[in-house]
Amino acid sequence: MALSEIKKYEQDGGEAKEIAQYLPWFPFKGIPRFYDIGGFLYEPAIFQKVVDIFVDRYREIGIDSVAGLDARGFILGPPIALALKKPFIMMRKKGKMPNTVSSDDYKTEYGSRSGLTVQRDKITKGQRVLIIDDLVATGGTLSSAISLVKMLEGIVVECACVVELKMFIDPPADSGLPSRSKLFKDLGHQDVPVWGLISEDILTNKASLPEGYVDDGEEH
Ligand SMILES: O=P(O)(O)OC[C@H]1O[C@H](OP(=O)(O)OP(=O)(O)O)[C@H](O)[C@@H]1O
Ligand SMILES: Nc1ncnc2[nH]cnc12
Repeated sequence: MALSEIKKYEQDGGEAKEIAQYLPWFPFKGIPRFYDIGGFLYEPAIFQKVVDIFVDRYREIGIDSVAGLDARGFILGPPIALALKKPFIMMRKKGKMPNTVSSDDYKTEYGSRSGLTVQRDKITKGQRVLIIDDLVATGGTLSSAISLVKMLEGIVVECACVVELKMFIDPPADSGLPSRSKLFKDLGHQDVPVWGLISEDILTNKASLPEGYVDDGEEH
């Protein structure tokens, strides 16, 4: 089955709305809305539902491996890879693994990172790789992951995320927001599909924070 034929699990559909209730946001790392997957990871039935949706989506389309992005893609990727009975590949931040290729430096919604890496023997020419992460915002992180697959002559079947922040896809020029579409185009990734189950439109669960809460998020 081709990706274009997959009709189930539309973005912000019924399942997405249920899961969104367990994905709180709060000010963190200097941004007003940090979306915390720790909410649904704590609920086994909801965590299972998330995994099942991704497994269902990719069971029929022929993938060779699942690549998860450091760090939150390391939580979601392995159960999906195991259910699909496919190898799991770590894409780690720099300096953590031997025998790697590295992407260029990249930016996220709230920070700068000095490259993602993958072990060079984990992807071979023509292999079809599914990239998994928790959330796509500016697309900086996904772009680096796509570059790694391309460096090793693999093919990215899709980048799949639980949350897709649509505000970054193609923001108005006067918004000051980085554009994911422009970044992908500049890097030659415009044909790589990105899919997110939940957008910010239905992420309405503002966390109730304790009195005196301070943003103690750190750059890493
Ligand atoms: O689309 P972008 O603007 O690149 O942002 C999305 C990325 O930012 C977060 O990762 P982070 O680098 O903060 O790593 P962490 O999972 O270790 O917190 C998130 O888990 C995504 O990987
Ligand atoms: N708004 C956000 N919430 C959680 N993780 C993120 N990574 C980049 N932007 C994010």
